[in-house]
Amino acid sequence: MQGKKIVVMGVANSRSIAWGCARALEENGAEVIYTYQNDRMKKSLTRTVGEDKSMVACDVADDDNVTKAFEEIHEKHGNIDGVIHAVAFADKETLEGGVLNTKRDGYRMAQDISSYSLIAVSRAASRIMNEGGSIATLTYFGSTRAIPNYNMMGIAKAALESSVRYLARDLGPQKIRVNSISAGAMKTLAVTGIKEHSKLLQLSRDLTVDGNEVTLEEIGNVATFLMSPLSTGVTGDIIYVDKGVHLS
Ligand SMILES: NC(=O)c1ccc[n+]([C@@H]2O[C@H](COP(=O)([O-])OP(=O)(O)OC[C@H]3O[C@@H](n4cnc5c(N)ncnc54)[C@H](O)[C@@H]3O)[C@@H](O)[C@H]2O)c1
Repeated sequence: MQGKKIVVMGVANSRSIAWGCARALEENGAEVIYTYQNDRMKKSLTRTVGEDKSMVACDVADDDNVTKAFEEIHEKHGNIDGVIHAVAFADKETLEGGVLNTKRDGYRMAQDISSYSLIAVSRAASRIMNEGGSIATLTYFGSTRAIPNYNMMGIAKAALESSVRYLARDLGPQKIRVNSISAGAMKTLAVTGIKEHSKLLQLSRDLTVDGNEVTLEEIGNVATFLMSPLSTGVTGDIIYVDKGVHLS
């Protein structure tokens, strides 16, 4: 990954999946450019990655913000080679209320931040991306199954996975690939918003092939593979990195 510049979006703290991706990328020689949602997140990002890293503000809920962020990245670093999109959000009421009670605003916000943002980010990133570039997002098994309490996020992930396939078609002629990693459940800040999340984590652990949940390193290694030229034949795909939970 020497000489490759990869934008990593979504490091909130040392438990973040994005942090697992960033570490693996850096260990393999890539230069990582971090984005953060707001000033509060910048503080925890700095605590996690250190002050010497390149960081750019990017709130994916706002199109201008996304455009500006990638323009700033281009000014500071020139063209990039990849993006890891590890961003999602649904408000507590929407997540906890069950799908039947989902309100229009809650639906809109979850889809906007967790799914539409990949489209906005792909558009802005592809303008400054070298040929052979790669975009990867994070999804979860609740997109194709009705996992207890995953609720609205499952619907947003289904839209996200479909977006991956269509974006892969749109960006194919530019030789940019778009994929997703379907990660096993792990305790992160985002997961604590899910009702009875410890049950979800336990259920997931019980369904792995060896009783151990997937690690940040394992997800980071697959993200690095997807950013690397080793995966040039893979696009529009969902790669499960969940220790076999999806086999059940
Ligand atoms: N933790 C799991 O079990 C699991 C499993 C599969 C997939 N995922 C997915 O992995 C991705 C990363 O989540 P995580 O579990 O590492 O949690 P996390 O809380 O560490 O990361 C979520 C990130 O989303 C960012 N974010 C939210 N709204 C944003 C906005 N408007 N603009 C910019 N950034 C925003 C947050 O700042 C945070 O950094 C998410 O897409 C999540 O759905 C998580």
